[in-house]
Amino acid sequence: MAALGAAAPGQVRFPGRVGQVDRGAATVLTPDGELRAQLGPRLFKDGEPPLGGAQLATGDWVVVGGPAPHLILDVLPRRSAFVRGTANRRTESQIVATNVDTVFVVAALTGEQRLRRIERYLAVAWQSGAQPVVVLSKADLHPDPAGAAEEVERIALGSPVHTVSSRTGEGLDALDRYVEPGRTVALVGLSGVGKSTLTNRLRGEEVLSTQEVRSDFKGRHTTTHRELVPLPGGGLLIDTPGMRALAVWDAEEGIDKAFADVESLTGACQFRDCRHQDEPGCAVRTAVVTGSLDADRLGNWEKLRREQRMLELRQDARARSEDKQRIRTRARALKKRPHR
Ligand SMILES: Nc1nc2c(ncn2[C@@H]2O[C@H](COP(=O)(O)OP(=O)(O)OP(=O)(O)O)[C@@H](O)[C@H]2O)c(=O)[nH]1
Ligand SMILES: [Zn+2]
Repeated sequence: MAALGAAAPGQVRFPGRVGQVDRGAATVLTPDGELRAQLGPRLFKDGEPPLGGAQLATGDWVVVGGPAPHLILDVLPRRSAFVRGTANRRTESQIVATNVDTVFVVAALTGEQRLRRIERYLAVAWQSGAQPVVVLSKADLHPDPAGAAEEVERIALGSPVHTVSSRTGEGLDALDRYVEPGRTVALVGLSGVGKSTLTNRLRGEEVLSTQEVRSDFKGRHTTTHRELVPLPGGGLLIDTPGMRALAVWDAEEGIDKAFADVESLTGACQFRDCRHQDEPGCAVRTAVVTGSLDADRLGNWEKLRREQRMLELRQDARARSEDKQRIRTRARALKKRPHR
């Protein structure tokens, strides 16, 4: 931080972690508690480091200048970032959480299509740069959690897999190591898998029934919501609406990592441009036939890659139409020029 230059007399600089981000300001968690800070001039510069034109996000480490009114002077490089498409055009992205160490990929043991959903979320998790940990929830409702976990381990390719029950408390101790001081966790998973209930457990709150503490029509907690939640073990939990609604979006490398087994098979195909359909000498198809690769897993890999290609095409189309728009605007401006 010395590189930031000497502070003006009477000014102090200290580190903080961004919680909620609003337009032009943010809540920052500092060693002395939470405060509000305005975005400093440096953060408004488009397309330049440290933000590369992107907005400040929950989880960012920042340098705050004070005393009040506090200013966010700088943002430290991000170790990991979760990105999602914005609702409108599906070609724009938004950073929803940064500097997450561990991401709990939560899936209910009662859920259908469990393996395929976990594969999807593992791709998102790997893409972010955070370490994924699979948390199989609602173990109390499953006759054989250990057996189910083994099945998941085969597709998790080395990522830890835990079975827990927020109702009975079973298995929760094993999650402690991920929320030690200085570590940040976040949860992803479909609605209803038990993320809120697990979050309450991690916060050390007794969970009676999630329904009982909910009262608004959406079923959300009505207690004041925090994006950055300090946990009793010393770690931090990032809990934002953006994280909750996370879906696969621009995750090419994440898909490669989540399907490293399939990816390595493709290297053994006879043809370099093998589409793994009916080409001779296809190592991927052979693996399915011999039973070393599950056909559903392969199907999911193909599906995710198709989605990725569609997204890239849409992004290209958007870039082209923006170019066209620029040319048109310029042409119009030229036409309007008075003749001499
Ligand atoms: N039996 C059992 N039920 C659970 C467990 N964890 C959560 N539930 C129930 O599952 C339902 C959904 O749990 P939530 O914690 O609200 O799920 P969520 O993932 O936060 O859902 P969204 O907020 O919609 O994303 C609630 O009725 C919980 O009481 C568990 O370990 N065992
Ligand atoms: Zn092939």
